Amino acid sequence: MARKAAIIGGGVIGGGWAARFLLNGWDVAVFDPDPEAERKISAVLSNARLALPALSDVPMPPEGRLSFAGTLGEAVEGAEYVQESVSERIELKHKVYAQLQQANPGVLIGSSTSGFKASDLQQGSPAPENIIVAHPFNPVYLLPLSEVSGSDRNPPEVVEKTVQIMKDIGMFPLVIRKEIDAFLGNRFLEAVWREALWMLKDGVATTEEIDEAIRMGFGLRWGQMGLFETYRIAGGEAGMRHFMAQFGPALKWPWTKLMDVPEFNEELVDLVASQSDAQSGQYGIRELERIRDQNLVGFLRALKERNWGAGKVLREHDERRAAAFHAGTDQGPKAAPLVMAHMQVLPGWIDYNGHMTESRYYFAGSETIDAFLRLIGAGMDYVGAGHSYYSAETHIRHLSEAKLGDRLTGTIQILSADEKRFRSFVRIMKGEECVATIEQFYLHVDMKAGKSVPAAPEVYAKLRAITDAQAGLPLPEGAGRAIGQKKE
Ligand SMILES: NC(=O)C1=CN([C@@H]2O[C@H](COP(=O)(O)OP(=O)(O)OC[C@H]3O[C@@H](n4cnc5c(N)ncnc54)[C@H](O)[C@@H]3O)[C@@H](O)[C@H]2O)C=CC1
Ligand SMILES: C[N+](C)(C)CC(=O)CC(=O)[O-]
Repeated sequence: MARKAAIIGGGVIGGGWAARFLLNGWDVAVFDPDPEAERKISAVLSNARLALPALSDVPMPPEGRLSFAGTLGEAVEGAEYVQESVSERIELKHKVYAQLQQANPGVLIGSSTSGFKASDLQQGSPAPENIIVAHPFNPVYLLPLSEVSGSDRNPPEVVEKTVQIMKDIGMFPLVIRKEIDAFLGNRFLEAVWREALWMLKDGVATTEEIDEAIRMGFGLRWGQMGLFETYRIAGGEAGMRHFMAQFGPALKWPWTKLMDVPEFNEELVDLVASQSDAQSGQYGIRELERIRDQNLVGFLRALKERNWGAGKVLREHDERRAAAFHAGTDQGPKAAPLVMAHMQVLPGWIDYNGHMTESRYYFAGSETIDAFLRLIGAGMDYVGAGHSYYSAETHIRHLSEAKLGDRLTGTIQILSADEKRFRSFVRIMKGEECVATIEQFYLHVDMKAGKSVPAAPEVYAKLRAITDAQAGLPLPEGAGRAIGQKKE
């Protein structure tokens, strides 16, 4: 049965949480008295469906069930976790917690608050230990950070449970060591925001120029290395010490107006809003969200390729889900093609013809073979010890189309094998339909010597057992075929 989360407050952030939980397979009940909440959440969800699956290289679980509750009590009934995302007013948050804890006394409540400390949120609660901060960043369905911040009234199990739930939905929970207003991320953002407002008010720069200063330069750096690693490199070969020696004195120079806040009045709001309209008013908000999401997906995928920063979080989430996905699959030797891989056609796999691009058929074949090699004991540990299987020849037949979102299965039949070689026949299936076949010839290689050698006996024994079990299967239609063009 799917796990259930209650999302209380379905605005910008509640909508993002709802999308993240749903797309990670949780059922979600939303409570928000705003009659527009359902429409707004479905708009966020449509954008999230285009973006989040594009980060995953394993099939997404079946989407959870979304419901809109008529009361707060109905939303929290049977929920394992509540993410509170109501407006940033402490008295409203207190009122909501009182109702939630009355309806479901033991439930764990994570708050999206941008700045209230857990001890502020817990005031007046009969069960303060179950209220904790889980502060996300917009868009919640793409950015992994969730700042988890408790008070001394939260036992370690509550912090640990919150951390685990965040991981389960693919987030990066960062536990904050000490209670502090606005946690880590918003302290930085507030500093940058104040400086920007000053520069605008003083006529130093426009909203557009300030954004260019960020996105053409240090904003790009921060997304992949943060502040300290970036500055370490800026110190040259001598690293951080040299950087500090060179730029330390700037702390005493008039480089910041941080302690001084521009007066918040109508004039300031008009200045910012009118320049922002001139800069970006040609786009609707949902359109801007889609542009932002596509940029983030590209950026996050680049990080994922390098297993770096937020990309490492994505990979780890894939690994956990792949393990759950494959658990229980029967992969013992039998007289049938073995089901080795499950995939879903992602947005980045689609070409200009509107269907799965040809290189992804090869990829689907590789995923199937890699899973098979792991099964026979020739996975990454084996490669690390200096041996591997190399593909020597490949023949792909494209039999049918795969479209965005299609779920594909890769099966393998071993046509022949000996100590040094095997010939495999992979079928990429869309349900009962075969969309492609990939026939390959593999050589077992000593990677250091750079030549073909017999496989380790335990690896070959597993390969042999599967080959023998499948020996009675008919030769697949298309096996051994060359490319043929009929004469006109
Ligand atoms: N907007 C942002 O960039 C971020 C906001 N946050 C935090 O997330 C929380 C929500 O902020 P947003 O989504 O931006 O605000 P929002 O104004 O978009 O949404 C707040 C929602 O709460 C609903 N609401 C009001 N009273 C309610 C009640 N009694 N029960 C249920 N729902 C109720 C409103 O109808 C509204 O839909 C705040 O605590 C905010 O500090 C956190 C990270 C980023
Ligand atoms: C502006 N803000 C304080 C609501 C920002 C956040 O809390 C995090 C974010 O997404 O920028």
